[in-house]
Amino acid sequence: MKKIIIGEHIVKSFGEGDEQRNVLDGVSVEINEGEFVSVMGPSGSGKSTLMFSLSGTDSVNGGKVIFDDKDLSAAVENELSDIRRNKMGFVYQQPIMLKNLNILDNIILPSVRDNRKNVAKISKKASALMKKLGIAELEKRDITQVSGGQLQRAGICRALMNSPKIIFGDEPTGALNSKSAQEVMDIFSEINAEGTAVMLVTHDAKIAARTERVMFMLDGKIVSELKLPKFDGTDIEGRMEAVTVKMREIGI
Ligand SMILES: Nc1ncnc2c1ncn2[C@@H]1O[C@H](COP(=O)(O)OP(=O)(O)OP(=O)(O)O)[C@@H](O)[C@H]1O
Repeated sequence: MKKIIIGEHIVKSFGEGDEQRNVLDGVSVEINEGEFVSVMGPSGSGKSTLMFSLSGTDSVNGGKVIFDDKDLSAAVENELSDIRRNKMGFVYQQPIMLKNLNILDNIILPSVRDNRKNVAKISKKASALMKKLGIAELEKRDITQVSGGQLQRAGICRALMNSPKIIFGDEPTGALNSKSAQEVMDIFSEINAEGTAVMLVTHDAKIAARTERVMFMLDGKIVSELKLPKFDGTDIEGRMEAVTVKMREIGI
């Protein structure tokens, strides 16, 4: 299986001099193409920093990150932003969208900015994605006229516009009620089934239980992993139990 990401002995520190602290303390991690993984761990253990380092959003202080055969640690900012734009998708707890644009225009904005000539084609793709994610009727709505779950679906549409190889989700269901959260997870499962790798950071065992590999972080290190079969819609209780047993074992 080809690796989409190889992180080797990643060190990331913040602060200067005596204040300097390793937030990632020699983390090695590999993610396969098309894999669905999650990262759990206490607040401050370094989960988001790991995601930012693996996506080249943050530079690292030691070790290296290979993304799709390219050494990100040796790439210049232009190359990094090209890779992030064309091969990665990002979903956050709440999508950052502009109030003066409707949902469709928010979704197409990053793509149109890169390619002003192809607005019609880009809009068509966005409409198709909105339909697929069940929000086709919301194209012309303001961002204040939709629910949190619908807004998050729009955020996922935006992240999918360039057909990325991987979607990074930092607490993508953190602001949603449990029904909307599970619906958003259904979307991630569908995207993943079509071959896109997905990496989620989450505090929620029920979310992690839907992925096929859960990495557990503690104090800047991955201290354990749990492998699960690909989720087929069944036995969520058993999978959650496996995640919580592991959390208890590690003491998180
Ligand atoms: N830009 C920064 N400057 C200084 N310290 C930072 C910076 N970003 C993160 N940190 C620190 O690094 C540590 C890890 O942060 P990170 O956000 O990766 O943790 P996390 O596990 O994702 O936490 P949470 O679950 O609360 O989101 C924290 O102590 C945080 O304060």
